[in-house]
Amino acid sequence: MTSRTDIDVRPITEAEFPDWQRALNTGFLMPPAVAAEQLEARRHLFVPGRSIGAFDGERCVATFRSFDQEVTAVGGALVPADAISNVTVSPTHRRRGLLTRMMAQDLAAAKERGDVLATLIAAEYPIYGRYGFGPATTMTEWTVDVPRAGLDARWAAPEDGGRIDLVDGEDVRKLGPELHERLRRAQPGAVSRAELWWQIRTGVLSTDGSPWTEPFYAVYRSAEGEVEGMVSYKADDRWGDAKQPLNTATVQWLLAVTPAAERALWSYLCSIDWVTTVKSGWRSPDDLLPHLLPDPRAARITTQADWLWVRILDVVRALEARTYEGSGSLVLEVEDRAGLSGGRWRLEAGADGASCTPTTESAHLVLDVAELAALWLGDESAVRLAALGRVREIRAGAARVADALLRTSRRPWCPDMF
Ligand SMILES: CC(=O)SCCNC(=O)CCNC(=O)[C@H](O)C(C)(C)COP(=O)(O)OP(=O)(O)OC[C@H]1O[C@@H](n2cnc3c(N)ncnc32)[C@H](O)[C@@H]1OP(=O)(O)O
Repeated sequence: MTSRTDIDVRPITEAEFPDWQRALNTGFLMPPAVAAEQLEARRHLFVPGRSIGAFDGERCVATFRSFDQEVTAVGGALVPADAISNVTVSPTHRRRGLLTRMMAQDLAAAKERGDVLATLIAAEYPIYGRYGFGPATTMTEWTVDVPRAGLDARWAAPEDGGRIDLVDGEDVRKLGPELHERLRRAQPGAVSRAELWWQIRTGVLSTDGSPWTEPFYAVYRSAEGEVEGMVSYKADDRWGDAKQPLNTATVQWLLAVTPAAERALWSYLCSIDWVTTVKSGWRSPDDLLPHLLPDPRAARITTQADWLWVRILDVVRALEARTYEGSGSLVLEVEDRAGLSGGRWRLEAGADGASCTPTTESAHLVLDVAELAALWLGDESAVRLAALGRVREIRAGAARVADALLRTSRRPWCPDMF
C-alpha cells in the first residue's frame, strides 16, 4: 500500500483535467468515462489553482474544487465565500486523510484571499462538521395530494390581475437571471448563480451526459406586467385501472419574488388537468405552499434535511455583515480547532447595524465555530444548542439573548445545489 505521504495533493493542471474528471465520476459512482462533450461543458467550471487533485503516482485518486461565490446574509449584504464542490476520494484511497489534506489547503487559501465564509452542500451529514462547517439552512420537499387539497377545480388564472404564460428555454435564459438576482438579494442563505446554471437547466449544455428532455416552463407576471415568478416542471404519464389520469408534476425549480407569484404558481401547478400529485422540489421550509391549500395536510413533507453548510472564516466580518431584529450585546468565545477563526468578541447589535470587537472580558457564550455557522443565518436556536450541550452558557440567559439577536422572522433558504 502507498503510504500517506507518497500521495501528492495539489492543484491540477489543465492537462490533468480529463483524469481528474474520471476520478470525480468514480467517486460519485458514475460511469468513469466522461464523453468529450461533457468534458468540454465541465471545462467551464475549471478555475485554475482551485481544482485540487490527489495523485498516487500518475493516477488521480481524489478531487476537490472551489470557486468564488456570494452568500446573502440576513439583511441582504452579499458576503464573499469559497464555495466547495466535487469532493471525492476513490474507494481505494478512502480514510487515509486525503479529504482532510485537500480541505486544509483550500480553507487556508480562502482565508488568505479574504473570504468571509466557505460553503458546501454536504452529501452526507457526518463529513464536514469536523472542518468547522455547520448546517445553516434547511430544505423541505412536499408531495401534494391534489384531489385532497380542497382547491376550487374551476381555477383558471390568478385572481390578482396577474397572468401565467408558458415559455421556452430561450425566454427562461432571458428572464431568469434577473428574476434570480432579485430573489437572491432578498433571501438570506441564497447564493450567486453563474450564467452556466441557466444553460444547463435549459439544455444548452450538459455536464452529466444524461439525455435532455425539455421540461415545461411557466412565468408569472403581475398586473403591471412585471416578471415575479417562474417554474420549471416535468410530468409523467400514469393512468389508473379505471382509466383515470394519475399524473405527477415534479417541480425542478421555482422562483417567486412576491407572495402573489408564489400563490399563483402553486395554484397553477395544482390545477393542471390530469395532475393528481405535485412534487414541490427542494423548497424553503418556510414556503407558503402548504398553507395556500384549503387543507394543508394534503401537502405531506417527503424530505426535510440540512442544505447549505457554512464555515465561518472571518467572525468579525460575518457578524458585522448581517442585520439584527433586536438590539443587545453578547460576548462570544469562538473555538476553532483548525486555528482559522477562533477568538473572543463583543457583539453589539442594534437597528443601525452591528460591531464585533475583540475583547478580554469574560465570555457569555462559548461555542465551536461550526455552531456559530448554524446560528449565523438565524435558522438554529442557541437555546436548543445549549440544551444539546453544544454551546456553553457562561452567563445565565446568554443563549436567549443570542436567539433574540440572531434569529429571524422568516427562515433562510438556499435555492441552489452546487
Ligand atoms: C461538497 C461535496 O462535494 S459533498 C460530496 C462528498 N463526496 C462523497 O460523498 C463521495 C463518496 N465519499 C468519498 O469520496 C469520501 O468518503 C469522502 C470524500 C467523503 C471522505 O474522504 P476521505 O479521504 O476518506 O476522508 P478522510 O480520510 O480525510 O477522513 C477524515 C475524517 O472524516 C471521517 N469521514 C470521512 N468521510 C466520512 C463519512 N462519509 N461519514 C463519516 N465520517 C467520515 C473519517 O472517518 C475521518 O475521521 P477521523 O478523523 O476521526 O479518523
